[in-house]
Amino acid sequence: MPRVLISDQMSPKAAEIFRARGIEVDEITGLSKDELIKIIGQYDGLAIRSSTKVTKDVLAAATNLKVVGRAGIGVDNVDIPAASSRGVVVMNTPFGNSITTAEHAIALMFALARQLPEADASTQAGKWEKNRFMGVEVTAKTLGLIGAGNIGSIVADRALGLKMKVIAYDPFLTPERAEHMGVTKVTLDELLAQADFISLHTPLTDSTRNILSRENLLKCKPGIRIVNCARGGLIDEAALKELLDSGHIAGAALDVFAEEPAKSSPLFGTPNFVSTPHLGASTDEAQVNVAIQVAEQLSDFLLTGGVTNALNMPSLSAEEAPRLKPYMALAERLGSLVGQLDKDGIKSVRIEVEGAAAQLNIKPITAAVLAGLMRVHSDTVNMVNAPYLAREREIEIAEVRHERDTDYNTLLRVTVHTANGPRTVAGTLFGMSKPRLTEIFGITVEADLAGDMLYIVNEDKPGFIGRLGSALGSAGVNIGTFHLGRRDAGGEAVLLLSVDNAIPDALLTDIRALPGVKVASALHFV
Ligand SMILES: NC(=O)C1=CN([C@@H]2O[C@H](COP(=O)(O)OP(=O)(O)OC[C@H]3O[C@@H](n4cnc5c(N)ncnc54)[C@H](O)[C@@H]3O)[C@@H](O)[C@H]2O)C=CC1
Ligand SMILES: O=C(O)C(=O)COP(=O)(O)O
Repeated sequence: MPRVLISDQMSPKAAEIFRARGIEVDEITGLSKDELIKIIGQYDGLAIRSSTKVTKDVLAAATNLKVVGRAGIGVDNVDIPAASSRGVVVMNTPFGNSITTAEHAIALMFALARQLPEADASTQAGKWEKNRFMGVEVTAKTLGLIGAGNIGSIVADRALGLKMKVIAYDPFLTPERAEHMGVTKVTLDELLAQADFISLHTPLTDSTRNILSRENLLKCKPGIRIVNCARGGLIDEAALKELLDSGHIAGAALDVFAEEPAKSSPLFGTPNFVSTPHLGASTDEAQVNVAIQVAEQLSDFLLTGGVTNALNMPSLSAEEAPRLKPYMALAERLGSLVGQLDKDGIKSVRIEVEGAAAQLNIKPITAAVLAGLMRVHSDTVNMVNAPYLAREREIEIAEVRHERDTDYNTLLRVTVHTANGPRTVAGTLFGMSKPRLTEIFGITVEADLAGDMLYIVNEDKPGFIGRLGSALGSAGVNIGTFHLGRRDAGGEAVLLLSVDNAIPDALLTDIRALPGVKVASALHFV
């Protein structure tokens, strides 16, 4: 039974779902890094929010971990490259808390416009300072969105409802989408010069870190009000403090900080500064949404291999997964067959699908071919990290769907270009479920690829099979199945034998010395 650790505060719905689906679950929150490292090795899955830092060290200790699920959107607390290279899938729940976070941004915008927290504190202190708290209207003001993805577009919708003008800086926003959203796409400099309010809605990446730098803050209109419900690190907090003090910035509201938890900050106590403790996603509705989604996604992955919302692997629905499973087994075996026979300088891999296979999601098939192909280099290669390794090694990948009739109901062909030239193998599924080789390096041969096998290329001459049988027999190796193919009579023949035990090196040397043998290799399939 798979085991999952929930290491951040999460709606009880998550644990309920894991248990209902037969997954053992522990909920242990507030772990230090060392405490997490000590126990993470016991778990197949890890469900987190933003507090748990899934670092390289944590992943190195996570020897059984297959999947990390983020109940929320931002995954800057997960070292995704390290997870990918360790073959760990990372998923998030990209929509479950977007409305809630957008609403928080709007709430903070109003808090700034009408100085609500300070007015509240003053009133409750019995001061009744009616003349101190003069606000501004948002109607007809310009809201500048930095980042106009899911949350940014909901904020835009709400702001348009409030009769604001909305401009957006987002290099990936198309003019059509901007028009559809009712916003004006602008450059960052235009946004800084025009906005009365700025709200940030980008992930924290190298391109967005410090996007509101001191220099950019100075480019803003005097009297600007800034809301950050995205990530600390997008704003230079020291410059923000200085410019709030100088009055250049009229107000700032931060839900997120460069260092969290932010238990102290030079900003605390600054007039017109409002803060909340990373509450953007904290509503009953959003937390139930993300808890249910993350638990379902992790359960699907651990129980069926279904992949949803993964950041480092192609998607594969829980319905698709069982249909694709035999194809992935076939793909992996075909990849492994080529990898075991020729792993010298792989330059490119071409994956072709025909018949029923042409109707399927090809990405997981490709990942499985690459995993099989490259596992010969390292046991730790799997479907998650294989495409990354291939990219690192600059292996070119081509995927081709053929809409044509074939001799088989379904066919998968893999051509690997190595330093020795192209190597093509093909296979089908018997009964749409059992992987079966149909072609190896241009020769038709039907065989199961399973367990220990012996691959031989020899001159097609009488007497060879007898000599081979004797060599195997006298070494005590029993033949399970025997498959034969040849290019043409008297030419080159291929033999694929399944054997009951692994072929010892000494026997392989003897077989290679038999007259007519060109190639003899021991193979193993899991
Ligand atoms: N405060 C909180 O509790 C929450 C914070 N968040 C944060 O909000 C962020 C945004 O979430 P979504 O809108 O769902 O993500 P999204 O991926 O839908 O949108 C992000 C947008 O940022 C844009 N972008 C990327 N690089 C950019 C750059 N250099 N300059 C300008 N725009 C850039 C992208 O093109 C995209 O449209 C998340 O990454 C997360 O960090 C999300 C949920 C809750
Ligand atoms: O979903 C996100 O990106 C968030 O920042 C929400 O964070 P949280 O789950 O509330 O710790």
